[in-house]
Amino acid sequence: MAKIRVYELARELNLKNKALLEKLSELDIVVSSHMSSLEEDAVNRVKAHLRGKKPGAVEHKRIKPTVIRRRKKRHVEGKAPKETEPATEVEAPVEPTPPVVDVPEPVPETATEPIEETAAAAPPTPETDVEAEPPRPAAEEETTAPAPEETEKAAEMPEKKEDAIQPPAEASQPAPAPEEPAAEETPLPTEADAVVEHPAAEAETPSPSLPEEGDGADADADADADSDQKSKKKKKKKKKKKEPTDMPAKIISLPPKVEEEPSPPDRGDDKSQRRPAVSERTPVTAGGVEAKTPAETSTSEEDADKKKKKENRWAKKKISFKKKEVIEGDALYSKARNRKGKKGAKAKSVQTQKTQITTPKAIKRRVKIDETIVLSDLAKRMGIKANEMIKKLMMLGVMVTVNQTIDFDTAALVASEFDYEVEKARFEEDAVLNIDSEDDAGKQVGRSPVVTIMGHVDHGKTSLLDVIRKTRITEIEAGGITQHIGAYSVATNRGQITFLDTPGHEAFTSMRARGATVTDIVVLVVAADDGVMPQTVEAINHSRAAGVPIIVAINKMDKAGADPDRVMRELADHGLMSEEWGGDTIFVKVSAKQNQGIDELLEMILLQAEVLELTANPERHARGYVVESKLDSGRGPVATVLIQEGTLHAGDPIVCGIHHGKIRAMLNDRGAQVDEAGPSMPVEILGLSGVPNAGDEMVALDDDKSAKQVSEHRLQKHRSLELAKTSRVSLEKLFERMQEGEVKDLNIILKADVHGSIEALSDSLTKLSNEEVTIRIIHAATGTVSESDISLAAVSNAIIIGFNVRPSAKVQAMATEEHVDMRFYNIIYNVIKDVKDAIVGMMESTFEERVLGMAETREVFFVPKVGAIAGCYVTSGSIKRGQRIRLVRDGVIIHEGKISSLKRFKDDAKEVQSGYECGIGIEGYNDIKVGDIIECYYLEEIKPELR
Ligand SMILES: Nc1nc2c(ncn2[C@@H]2O[C@H](COP(=O)(O)OP(=O)(O)OP(=O)(O)O)[C@@H](O)[C@H]2O)c(=O)[nH]1
Repeated sequence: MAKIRVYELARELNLKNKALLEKLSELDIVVSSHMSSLEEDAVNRVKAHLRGKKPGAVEHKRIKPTVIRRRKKRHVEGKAPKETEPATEVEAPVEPTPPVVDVPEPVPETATEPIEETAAAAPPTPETDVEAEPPRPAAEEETTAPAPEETEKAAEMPEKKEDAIQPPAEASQPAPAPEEPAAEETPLPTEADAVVEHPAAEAETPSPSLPEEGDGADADADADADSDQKSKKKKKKKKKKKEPTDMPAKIISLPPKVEEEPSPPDRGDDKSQRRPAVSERTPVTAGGVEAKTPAETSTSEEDADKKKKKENRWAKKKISFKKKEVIEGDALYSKARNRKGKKGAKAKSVQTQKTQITTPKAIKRRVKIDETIVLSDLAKRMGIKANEMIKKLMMLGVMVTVNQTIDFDTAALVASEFDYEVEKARFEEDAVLNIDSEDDAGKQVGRSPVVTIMGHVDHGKTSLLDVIRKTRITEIEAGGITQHIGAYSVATNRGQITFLDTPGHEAFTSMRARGATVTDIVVLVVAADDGVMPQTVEAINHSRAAGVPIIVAINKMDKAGADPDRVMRELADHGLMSEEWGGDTIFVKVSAKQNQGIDELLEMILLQAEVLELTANPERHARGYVVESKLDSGRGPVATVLIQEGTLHAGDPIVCGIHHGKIRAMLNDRGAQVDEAGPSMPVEILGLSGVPNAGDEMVALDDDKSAKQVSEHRLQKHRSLELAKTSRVSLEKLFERMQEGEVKDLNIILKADVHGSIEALSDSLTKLSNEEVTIRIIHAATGTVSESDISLAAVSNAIIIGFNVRPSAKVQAMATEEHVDMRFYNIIYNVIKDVKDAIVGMMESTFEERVLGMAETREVFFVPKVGAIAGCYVTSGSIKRGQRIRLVRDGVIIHEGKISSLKRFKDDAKEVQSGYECGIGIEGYNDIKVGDIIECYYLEEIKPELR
């Protein structure tokens, strides 16, 4: 055994250092201080001494640095001298004589306090029976020892328990059987706990052992040997006393006291008034306080009061918690709705923020649209995000932006993807226009025929009409070609005939076709000296397609080479058999120049009209077609209208295409103002809101409002269609274009004096499109070139073609500034010629290879910093510096490149002819070998030609 210091021994023996030092001095063991070391024999002597004097000393065992387990070793004989062991009440009855008896405490082994209590209560008699029993080994104690925490608690508990529960009477009670104390003590801990929780009860309860337990234990050997340990205990005690309210849970667990007690009369405060309510809620735990002493009861009353208050607080808290729970979630909204004033409004606003996506009813999933609709508009009407719709359309292969227009079919397709139906919303235009509602029965009267003159170029159409009208229109036409449709009324002896003068040029095919639709009879002019020509055949076809009867006028009969039979023969080949030859087609031989056969022609026309029984109701609202329109600088939009039905009056509200207006003035074909125009009468009308297109229908209405309504609807539709035209680019088309490569477009803006010219020019120009160049008329309108046209041309890289119009100085300056190509013409042929040239210029040239000559490598030189030089002999043609070469080895092309250097001896040469030697350097290539053939060639540019 090693040396041990005094203080360590003191601790081991549970003695104070001072006491041990005194003992040591008694035993004549010299030590200087508590830090001095003791030899083993000295220690044994001390222990023997102490054992002899105090054999029942407490056994100390340090379990943890802060916990020491103390077990009393009781001795059977002799009684514990109280005066020697006042430190702990538990030790009071312990006999100072060995051996130690542990047997009477079988049950409380789990905790130290029952052992001690039992020991305290145990009478000396039974102890004698177990005297022979050996002391419990330390190991056993350790094994049966509670957990460190419990031990720690146990170390503290005895003092409190005994403070609280050991009244003086209890000590005098007869000792129970060894088992009984355990049984009796079982309920005690709870009660003790309960009392311990209340410092008041603790204070009031008389505790005989308190004085012994106090600081007066300094002299006792079994008192706290370690002062630190004691101070810690004290601190803990104080702490416990200070914070009784920190354990509300335990207080709540003891409601019986509260419930059992009636509210004391001396406590009439508000809080005590609430007691019954609270106590009612906790009746279960009654009965636990009967055994309590009056002191305990009084303390428990106070405690109960406090508990009540706490319970009230808890109750309030619970209520508040409940309230919080109630106003959560959906209940919040339902509750908020019931509230009035601000809160309700606030809650309502909160509710509105919570958007819920709902599926509309089937009836509401039906959208009415026109022919076309802007995507954003459709999305809005369906309540779907435009982006979603665009995505869906992309998946369907339609590329469209939010502001673009989609047609009805596309709209129906995309709407079906979102479970919507699309219906065509028909604006009841017909109902507004009243076209079919008017009763024509009995009001039909005969009307004059509308005749269109058709024929090949220069066969004399205008001349013939001129003769008929007795005017000379040909003289004022630029270039001698009729540029637009004219409508003229001719009065004959047998009635009026209306003539539409349609030019015979190919460019006016579409206009002729339009003319035929409003035509009753076609007069086909064929020059007697020229016979049937391509446009003649085309005119026949158009007439037939329209179901219009044809009267053939064989013109230029005065000419020497006139051969009417040939014309008749050729026409018979095209299905027009003359009456002379047994057919049903009327042939009239005329001479416009000499005014021959004109009357007969007019007679035949009227005869044909009679056969057709042309009638119309002049009493209804006027309806007709625009045959010509223009923007007159002085009069505004002017339209030549051929009335087909009804009578048009000055001042009538009308709709004409997308425009509307009120007839401000009406002029007949000779420029005279008229107040009304009946069926088959051509008139120029003024007062429209814009220039209508040739072929547009004109309808007179009852009021301006209806006219405006129809016009606006048509305008909207027109815009949508225009947008749809540009926006309908599908993925497939895009892919096609990508595969095709770059598509060149020649954008043209057409401005002309009259609409007819625009149509003719558009038709001719677009026909010039070929595989490489596409002609696009991006804008065409009547009137002069405006500033907006320049802007449009600038942004779309277009050229402007003006026909029979001139720009203002301002527009000219703007065009120069914007570098816009602006050209003006008055002859269609020139326009077409220029555009053809432009197309040719835009078409890519092709290149053809032309071989210049060949040279054979006979030697290879390597020049520093230059590379390989082929010493060659030019075998054919010539070799030119800077030209392209092809290096051929054994018939295989090894390299293609350019000549970097060409020398004759040491001089640079531009060209080396055949039969001469030269040195050839190839750009970026050195792997030249003897025997290689150098083929020199160039690429010749082949300019494109428009076929
Ligand atoms: N000898 C002779 N010449 C005629 C006759 N009719 C027309 N011409 C001439 O033929 C030429 C063409 O006449 P137009 O009336 O301009 O022919 P068009 O069919 O109107 O021609 P486009 O307007 O270009 O379609 C003119 O030089 C006329 O003088 C005729 O009966 N006899």
